[in-house]
Amino acid sequence: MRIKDLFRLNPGRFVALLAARALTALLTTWAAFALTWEFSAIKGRHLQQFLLFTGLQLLLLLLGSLLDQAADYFWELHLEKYFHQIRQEVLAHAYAEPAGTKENLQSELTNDLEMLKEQYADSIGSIVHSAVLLGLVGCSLAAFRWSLLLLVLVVSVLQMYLPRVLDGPLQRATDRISASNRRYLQTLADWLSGLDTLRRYAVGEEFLKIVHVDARELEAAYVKEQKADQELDYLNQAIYSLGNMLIFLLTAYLVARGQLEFGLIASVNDFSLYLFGSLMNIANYRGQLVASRGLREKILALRAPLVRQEQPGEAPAAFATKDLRLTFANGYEIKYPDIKIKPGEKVLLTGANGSGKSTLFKLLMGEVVASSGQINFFDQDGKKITPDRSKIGYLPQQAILLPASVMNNITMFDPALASAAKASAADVQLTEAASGWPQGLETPVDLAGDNLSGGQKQKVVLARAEVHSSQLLLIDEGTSAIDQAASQAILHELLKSKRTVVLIAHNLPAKERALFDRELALTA
Ligand SMILES: Nc1ncnc2c1ncn2[C@@H]1O[C@H](COP(=O)(O)OP(=O)(O)OP(=O)(O)O)[C@@H](O)[C@H]1O
Repeated sequence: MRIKDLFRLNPGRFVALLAARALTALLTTWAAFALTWEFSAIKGRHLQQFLLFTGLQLLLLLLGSLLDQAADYFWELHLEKYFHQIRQEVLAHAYAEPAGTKENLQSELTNDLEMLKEQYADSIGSIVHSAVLLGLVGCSLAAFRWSLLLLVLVVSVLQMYLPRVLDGPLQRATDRISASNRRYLQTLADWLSGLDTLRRYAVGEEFLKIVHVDARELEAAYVKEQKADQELDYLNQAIYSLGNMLIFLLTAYLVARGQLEFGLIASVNDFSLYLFGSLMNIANYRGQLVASRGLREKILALRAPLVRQEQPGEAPAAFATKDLRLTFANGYEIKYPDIKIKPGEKVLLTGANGSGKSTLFKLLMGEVVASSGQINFFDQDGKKITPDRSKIGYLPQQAILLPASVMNNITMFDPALASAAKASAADVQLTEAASGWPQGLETPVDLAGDNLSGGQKQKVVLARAEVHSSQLLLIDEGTSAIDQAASQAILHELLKSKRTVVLIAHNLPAKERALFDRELALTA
């Protein structure tokens, strides 16, 4: 987020909005002036003048608040249009990034933008308002008496900086709350996840005892923070009262000596309040602008346009690995035997839990990069090729469906594949289930409501792979949730095609194992 982007979005509106903020500052200053005229009119016993100035003051105040409301509305409109643009750019970036992590994207698109709005965007208008108000009030006071401006400035600076001596203890008290809160929530989350087990073994007392300790710590942290908060409030109030009294005394003295208009006694309080308020706001909002820098840079990087790399290369039909090793960040290492899968071969990949079967597929898909060794891909004729990995049919352990119709989940939104999708649905034994759904294959997949069973989801993903006719299919436990009869029929269908199929499965019955050309067992 940058000011120049906010300007470019609609220069006229942006300038008009900032001008409106400046104008409200001018109206506020005039309204404070009106008070001087009102009091001077009363002193001179000019009732008509008094009423006129009071009416004028009311009008200025009403106009100011009306302008403020309108500016708030159009500022929101301006920002929402800008955020819409950012969201689209962040999503386009995420889509084009080949292996970027997407876990935080939702938060970046919602919470982070909301934080940016509060910390950065809203601060811009407020800074303009406060700066103009500061300038106007400063000039007005200087025009009355330099000594008055000087005193108001000194008092304002004292009001701003003296309470900072308590900043440290207050910050520490707040940090303590946040740490205790985190601990308490973590303890609750850890224990509540096992609530059923606790009930089963009737150990409620232990649970309450442990949670009680963290809750007491949180309670103490809140009380301590309240004490620091009160001390700060008291100091603030004392400095504020003392400062105002000094300003009032100086004004009264100058009025008594005939150097200031009588009515100023009434407005000077407003002026000093505005000056102090503006100085305070500028410091606060500036702090927010600075604090949001990291967030702004992060969002900027996420928006940077990326061109989706169309993978050069051809559809692989076979592969071979050599000296393949992978070391994870935690030091755990998987060392693979050299594997050679020929075009059209049907291979059952087995091995104990953790032997690296799923990871082998991720290496083949480029989702994980090997620490050493090679993977070579070949076409149907056994010729070495540069692979286009998007042409590999990969079915991970968890069937990934989108919140669209079952049909679209199979065709992946290509209407030309609709009739092939129906045939594939039959091959994966989905037709019978689909006939019971309200709209057949056009029934929407309800991700939250889970309207498809685990096995049905796997069938949809299998049909998707079949329709998109990849020459190489990597299936990671793709039939684990499907009943035995259907799974047998699907495997038959799958294995009679010309494609190369590598399927990870545990405990496959001997009859189904026999359908494969060979079994490749990995050892941990
Ligand atoms: N990101 C990671 N960081 C550290 N270790 C990992 C990571 N991913 C996988 N592993 C480890 O690598 C090993 C192989 O995991 P993988 O999921 O490939 O096994 P698998 O053979 O598919 O097992 P299963 O049959 O249980 O699905 C496991 O010991 C696992 O703990």
